Amino acid sequence: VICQEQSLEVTFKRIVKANDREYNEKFQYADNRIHTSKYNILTFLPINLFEQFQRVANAYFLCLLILQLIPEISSLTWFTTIVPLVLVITMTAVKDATDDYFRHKSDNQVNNRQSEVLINSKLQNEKWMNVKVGDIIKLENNQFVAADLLLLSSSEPHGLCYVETAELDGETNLKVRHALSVTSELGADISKLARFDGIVVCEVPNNKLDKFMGILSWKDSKHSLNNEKIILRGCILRNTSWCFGMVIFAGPDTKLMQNSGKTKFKRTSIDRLMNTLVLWIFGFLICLGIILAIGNSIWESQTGDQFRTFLFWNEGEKSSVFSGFLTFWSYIIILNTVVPISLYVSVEVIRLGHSYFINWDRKMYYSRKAIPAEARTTTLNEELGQIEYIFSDKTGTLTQNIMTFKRCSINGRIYGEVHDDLDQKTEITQEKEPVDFSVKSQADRELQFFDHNLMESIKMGDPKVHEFLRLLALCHTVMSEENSAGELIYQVQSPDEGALVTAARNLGFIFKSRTPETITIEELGTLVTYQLLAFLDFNNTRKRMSVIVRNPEGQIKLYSKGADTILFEKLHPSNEVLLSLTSDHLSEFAGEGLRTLAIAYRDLDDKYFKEWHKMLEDANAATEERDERIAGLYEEIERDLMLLGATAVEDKLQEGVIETVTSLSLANIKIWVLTGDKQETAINIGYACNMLTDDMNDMFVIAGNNAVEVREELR
Ligand SMILES: Nc1ncnc2c1ncn2[C@@H]1O[C@H](COP(=O)(O)OP(=O)(O)OP(=O)(O)O)[C@@H](O)[C@H]1O
Ligand SMILES: [Mg+2]
Repeated sequence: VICQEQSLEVTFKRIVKANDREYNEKFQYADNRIHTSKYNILTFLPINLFEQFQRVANAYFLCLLILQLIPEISSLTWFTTIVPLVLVITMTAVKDATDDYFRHKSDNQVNNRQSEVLINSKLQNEKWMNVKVGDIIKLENNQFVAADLLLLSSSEPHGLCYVETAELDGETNLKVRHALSVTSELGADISKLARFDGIVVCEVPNNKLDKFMGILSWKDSKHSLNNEKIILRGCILRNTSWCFGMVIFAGPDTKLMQNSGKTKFKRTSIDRLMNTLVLWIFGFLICLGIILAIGNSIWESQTGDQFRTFLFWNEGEKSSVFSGFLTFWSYIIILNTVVPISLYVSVEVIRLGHSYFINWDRKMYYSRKAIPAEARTTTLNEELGQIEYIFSDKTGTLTQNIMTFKRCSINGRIYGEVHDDLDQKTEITQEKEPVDFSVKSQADRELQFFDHNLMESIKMGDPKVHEFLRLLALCHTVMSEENSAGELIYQVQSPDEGALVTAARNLGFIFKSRTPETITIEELGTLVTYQLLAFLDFNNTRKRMSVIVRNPEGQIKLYSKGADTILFEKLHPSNEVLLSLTSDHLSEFAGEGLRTLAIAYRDLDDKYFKEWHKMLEDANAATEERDERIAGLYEEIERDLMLLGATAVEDKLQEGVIETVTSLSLANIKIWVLTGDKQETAINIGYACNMLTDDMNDMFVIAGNNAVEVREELR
């Protein structure tokens, strides 16, 4: 209903008008205040007591206490039970209260952080908690982002800005966000920003960090919004002196908060064992009570009568059955010590002690960064000794995530191998002389390359080699910057791409700069600007990325790089011979554990491209099945490719990985590693780090694309 009123024919649920608090308030969107604390002063006692008595031990003591209060069956005074119980309860309550007090404090600290908000056409300092959906706020370099924002403009050219997302996804490399070109023109002009009255219609709050769909309507035109235009709460602005953004989700609606679910109370297997044992013992106690009560009844009815003259029955206690009933409860109290309820407390104390031993362990101290081991929880530590499986990531965990360009295969010829005088492949040794890139003052000094043939082919002007390097310089997501000394610095989002662009740079194809519409590279000394017509981005199902550019001669080219398994299926049939050569090379590279990518291009004609581009624009503006339609169009243009060759990049193993893996497998721990790499590469890394060994002779590959196929193959 709301959407129709706005005459926006969409199914999205959230409408935000920039700079219009009154309008946005109608929808009662959450504001930017957060609450992570559980209690407040008034409700603390009842809620905390309720929680505490859910614990078996406390509930058990409470039952005993109630029994003690009944004079007919009590054998001890009630305070022998109440004193320890109250002690335990108060101690836990104090601990919970202090924990929560710190949560309150940190909430307050976050809620009271300052940010600059555009209110009444002026930039005003406002607390985070008072920021509302639809507000425009200004961020400065190295500041935390206060809410989920739509990026409007920034200090960098073309409305770019860099963010660090370590708090959200743990990745430390910077990510780039682009503002729409229509909004980036607003710049830092406060009066223009205050007059900005765009309307964003978008999805409802959700916890997907890498997806956003929405539409901005402004000045009678509509612009589609995606994840690229959004900066999330929890990110830090980097390398950007300022930027302006409009709040789309605030406080509990932000993706960061949507992701922090309730922490579950975790139980270890010892806890579970203890619980069953205690239940059995409790059952035993009840049986004991019943037997003794029956005994009492029998004795009372047969012999008890004779003692009545000096052991009077109490008032109301007239039958032997009733006497048995009371005796049952008395015995429950008297024999309560058979239930090892104090075991729970002892185990807690032991765990606390363990956690100190973990913190003090010198063998787990990383001296280079002065980081000791830290037991973050005291409830799970015995579980450490019972680990059966380890799930690990490959890149960055087993390996260093520092990529260096090693080899390439161009047009069926391998470059990067070193041959001795007899033309045999040899190891690269100290005596070998690396290729001298230093003729080019702009080269990256760290990269070494030992094959002089490649430089020769470049100098000879081999067109395929040139095209290959041009592709490496054009088809990527790297950003360039000049530092104060005038050196070219690359900002990379993926280290693989960094390695490839750096290699091209050292070999004379220097990526210089990019704008949303152009890419400028220096080709062997001459500056060439390519028009960027389309950018077909990478994702892990596509496993490839492409750019479509128009070169100064006016030809349109599609340059593509990606996983060989995918790219080889998209080649033009005329590539057959080159394909088989390149596959051999790829297997060779992968056999050495190198990460490989296949490289291909396609010449496009103007008319075909125009038609395709029109369809892409339509798909982009669509609100339904947008992703599917775009994926289909990408599929459509990325075919009939001409193969150029392949690249091989090395990512070394981290220090100590081999020893660690070996000791883990000695302890019979099974290790699972996740990777998107080529299968051969992954297997090779597996051998290199001792995860796979030669005596595992029946290795088998399961290659299914969905649960059913995998189950089928596992049979
Ligand atoms: N920037 C890129 N451009 C083109 N293709 C790429 C790019 N990055 C990766 N690929 C290809 O896509 C495949 C899957 O990559 P993805 O990044 O999803 O793997 P991953 O899970 O990160 O694996 P790993 O942990 O080994 O890096 C890779 O094997 C590679 O062939
Ligand atoms: Mg990757």
